[in-house]
Amino acid sequence: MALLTPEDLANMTDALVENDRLITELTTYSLDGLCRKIYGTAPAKEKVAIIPITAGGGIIGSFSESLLFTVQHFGMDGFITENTDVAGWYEAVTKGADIILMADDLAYIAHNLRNGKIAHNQICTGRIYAEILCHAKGGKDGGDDKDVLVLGLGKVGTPALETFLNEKFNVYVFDVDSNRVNEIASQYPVFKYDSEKEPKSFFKIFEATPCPDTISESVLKQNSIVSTPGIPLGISDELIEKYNVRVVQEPLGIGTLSMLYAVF
Ligand SMILES: NC(=O)C1=CN([C@@H]2O[C@H](COP(=O)(O)OP(=O)(O)OC[C@H]3O[C@@H](n4cnc5c(N)ncnc54)[C@H](O)[C@@H]3O)[C@@H](O)[C@H]2O)C=CC1
Ligand SMILES: N[C@@H](CCCCNC(=O)[C@H]1CCC=N1)C(=O)O
Ligand SMILES: [Mg+2]
Repeated sequence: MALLTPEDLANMTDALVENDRLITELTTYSLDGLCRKIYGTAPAKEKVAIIPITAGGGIIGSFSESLLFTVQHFGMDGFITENTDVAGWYEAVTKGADIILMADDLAYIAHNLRNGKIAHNQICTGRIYAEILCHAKGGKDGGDDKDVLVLGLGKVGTPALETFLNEKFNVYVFDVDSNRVNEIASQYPVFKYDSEKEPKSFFKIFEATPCPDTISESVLKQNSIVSTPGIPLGISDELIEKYNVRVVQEPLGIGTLSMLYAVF
């Protein structure tokens, strides 16, 4: 899994606030309100413990602090354990944590110790970034509002395409790994997007790849909306400017809030 760097997290607090404003403009729901709607849950004064984990690549600078900011920004009670790993787990539980947030290099999870619910960052990230697009108000020409392009069919992109299908969208998919495209197309009722065979532009585009410039001019319309957890950003500033593209992208907080609502 692509690991965040402290640089990716440098402006996370501003990005979370700015993206929340954009999400509200596009969907009429705040991020918090949208999470309540899609999960049907609400916080109830849960105490959230964030446990730094030293496994694998070890602690990532600002990672725990970014989670704490997210928890507190949305009105919840949170703390980062002084100890790491198992000692941190013991500290979290003895200090009365209701929900634990922790990540190694393979999984970032939220676990609710009271109701047993557990959530995975890749699944919850794919879902919330897809739901933001699903709830975004249609383009001027309305019509193609139910079409969506999904770029990147990995651990985040796949839960996203499942969300779009559940919300009755016409899902067009692309991935540089053609074996993956064929695998997905054999499993889900999706259209394989082929810019050579059948060029098509989209009002709504979802991207979850670790590459820049995955969104080409040929798929864009005026005022397209790009919803992407992908890092680095998959669309150039030039194309954003030229097509007045609205971009929802944030490195960690949006996915984290989705995880918390999944375990309330
Ligand atoms: N912002 C956030 O909250 C989060 C961001 N991420 C980021 O999302 C991205 C995707 O994560 P995962 O799904 O776990 O990765 P993954 O490796 O499971 O999937 C990535 C997919 O993108 C495809 N791909 C690579 N280059 C491509 C290109 N040029 N065009 C189309 N497809 C291409 C790969 O073939 C692969 O199928 C990563 O950059 C990761 O860091 C992941 C979790 C949370
Ligand atoms: N063990 C480290 C955290 C490692 C997180 C690695 N996973 C990612 O970077 C994923 C999560 C969202 C996007 N990428 C610590 O506790 O500081
Ligand atoms: Mg995020």
